[in-house]
Amino acid sequence: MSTEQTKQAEPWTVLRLLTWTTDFFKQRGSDTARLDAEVLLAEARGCSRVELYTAFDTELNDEARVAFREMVRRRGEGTPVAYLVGYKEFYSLKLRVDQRVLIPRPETEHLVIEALDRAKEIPGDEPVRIVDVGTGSGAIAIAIAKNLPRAQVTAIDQSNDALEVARYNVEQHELTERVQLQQGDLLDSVSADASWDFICSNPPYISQSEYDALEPGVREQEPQAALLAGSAGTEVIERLIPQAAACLKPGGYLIVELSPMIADACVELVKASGAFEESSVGLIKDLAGHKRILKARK
Ligand SMILES: C[S@@+](CC[C@H](N)C(=O)[O-])C[C@H]1O[C@@H](n2cnc3c(N)ncnc32)[C@H](O)[C@@H]1O
Repeated sequence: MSTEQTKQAEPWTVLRLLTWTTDFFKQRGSDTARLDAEVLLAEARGCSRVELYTAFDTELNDEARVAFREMVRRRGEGTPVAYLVGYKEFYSLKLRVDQRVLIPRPETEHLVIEALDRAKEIPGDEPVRIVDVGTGSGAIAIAIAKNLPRAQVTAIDQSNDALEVARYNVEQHELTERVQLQQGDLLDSVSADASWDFICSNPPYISQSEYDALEPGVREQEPQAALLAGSAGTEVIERLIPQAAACLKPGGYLIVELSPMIADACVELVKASGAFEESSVGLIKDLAGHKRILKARK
């Protein structure tokens, strides 16, 4: 028997599949090839990633092998792993995701941390009234509501498709009493009555040139309306600032995710609005050291 024939006769065990798939994803340019292979194989087998390590010599049944092969093919063509398995972890919460919503990013957890920290400044046990503008999968609204029992969150998106995904996630996390979903353009549908404690948002903030240069896995798979703000990148945040100023209570916070490219320009926009305490306007860096979150107190 030739070496090639011997190889083909070898059973497709978990370890062999992981090794082969990791190499395949590396050749396709994935920086997370081994992780991708493990997540997809665990999904196909209906087990956890850790369980793969005690099953290296196990062969897959036909159903799992077919499911795995299909996911590997689509991953090889650029579909993100989160869309293939249908969920993403955010702030230790499992959220359903599909092509209707942006896949929540770890950087956005800094926004949640900041909101939860600032909420500690509010005394008493009155509800803390929060808007999440551009909720997508519901990631920010759900993470805040789960970790702040007195939060009452209004989560807005202009996309009804995104709101359907958010609704599923809100129900899964049993938050229908405290997270209201509503369709709207930024804060147009929210009463501008200075009654809100927090306006939180991870809005579209990518400029056209940055968008054109995005890796295909993001540009071709994730919703354009979630990412692209306009030619400068500041367009959506610029509209949001005066609306937030009208909605927030005195002492309330605007907390917005942005890109390092537009961070300083957005600080200037907030200051120029004259609606926020100048000394409160600041930027928080993400783990990579990039200016990522803008905060301002009214
Ligand atoms: C960057 S995604 C953020 C999704 C989610 N909040 C997160 O952090 O993962 C931006 C979201 O804002 C929504 N969006 C874009 N423009 C909007 C607008 N003018 N009014 C309301 N929502 C908008 C998009 O549909 C998208 O779901």
